[in-house]
Amino acid sequence: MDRYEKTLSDSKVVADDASVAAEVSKIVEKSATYATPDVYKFLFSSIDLTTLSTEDSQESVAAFTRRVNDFDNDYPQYDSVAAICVYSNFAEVVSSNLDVTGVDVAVVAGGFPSSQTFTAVKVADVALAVAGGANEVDVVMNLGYLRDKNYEELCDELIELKHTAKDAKLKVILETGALKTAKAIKEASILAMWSDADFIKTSTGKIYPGASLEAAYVMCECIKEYYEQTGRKVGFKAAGGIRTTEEAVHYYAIVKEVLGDEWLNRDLFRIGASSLANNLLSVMTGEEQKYF
Ligand SMILES: O=C[C@H](O)COP(=O)(O)O
Repeated sequence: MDRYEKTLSDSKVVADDASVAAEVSKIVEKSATYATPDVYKFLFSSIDLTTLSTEDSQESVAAFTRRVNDFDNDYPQYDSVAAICVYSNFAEVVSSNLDVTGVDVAVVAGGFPSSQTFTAVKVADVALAVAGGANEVDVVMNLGYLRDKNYEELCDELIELKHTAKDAKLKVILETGALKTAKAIKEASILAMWSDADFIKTSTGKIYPGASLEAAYVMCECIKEYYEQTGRKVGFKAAGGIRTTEEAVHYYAIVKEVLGDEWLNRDLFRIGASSLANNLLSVMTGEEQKYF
């Protein structure tokens, strides 16, 4: 048994699908109590405002970034989004147009969204994005290695990407919709964290299904166990298909119930979304918004 197999077999996180579904139902039942104005504002400030379109361009990404600058002037009463998230080749466009402090420059990199390319290409992509101003880098775990139980190579690659990202946060995407079972999601979560991930993230938004509450529950349980073992707090990012305020509150409830208030800040909790911000802003302002 190698060291990663031992780490996986030592975990006490419950990962049978029926138990996970039952725990999630209990949390969802009480989640309406969290649907308050303060929670909506917090959720808005936890968004990685995302554009990942084949048609993104220098001009469109610059305009997307300027909208975040405008928001700061138009809505000084609200905290802005946590980050702008774009393809790696646009890191410099965002960083050179962003005037707001406290909003991070996030990119998806490293063979996104499949992770099917050479490690050297992934490393170069991450390095170029960081040189362009990215301070957060979202990469997809190599699920081929996971499938073959090739844990050493899987982890070595992620460790190299974190080393390349330097001080930039590394968010490791598990693509939980492809993993399907709680057991596989648990394994991917643990391996990502032992590979120095700063965050573990559910999905790319490029396959169906995207994020699920069940995946979020398992991931948060793994984060909790890892914290108890190491004292290091790893963040949680829900992403992929999250559009409604109700869905966002459900993810908030999972994090609150499993990890507690210590995780409810933008350093440890994010929602990556291309279509959630306007819905939250509509609830916050009491009128329909198409701001972003
Ligand atoms: O990382 C963020 C996701 O790609 C966003 O997915 P979405 O477009 O389904 O909201």
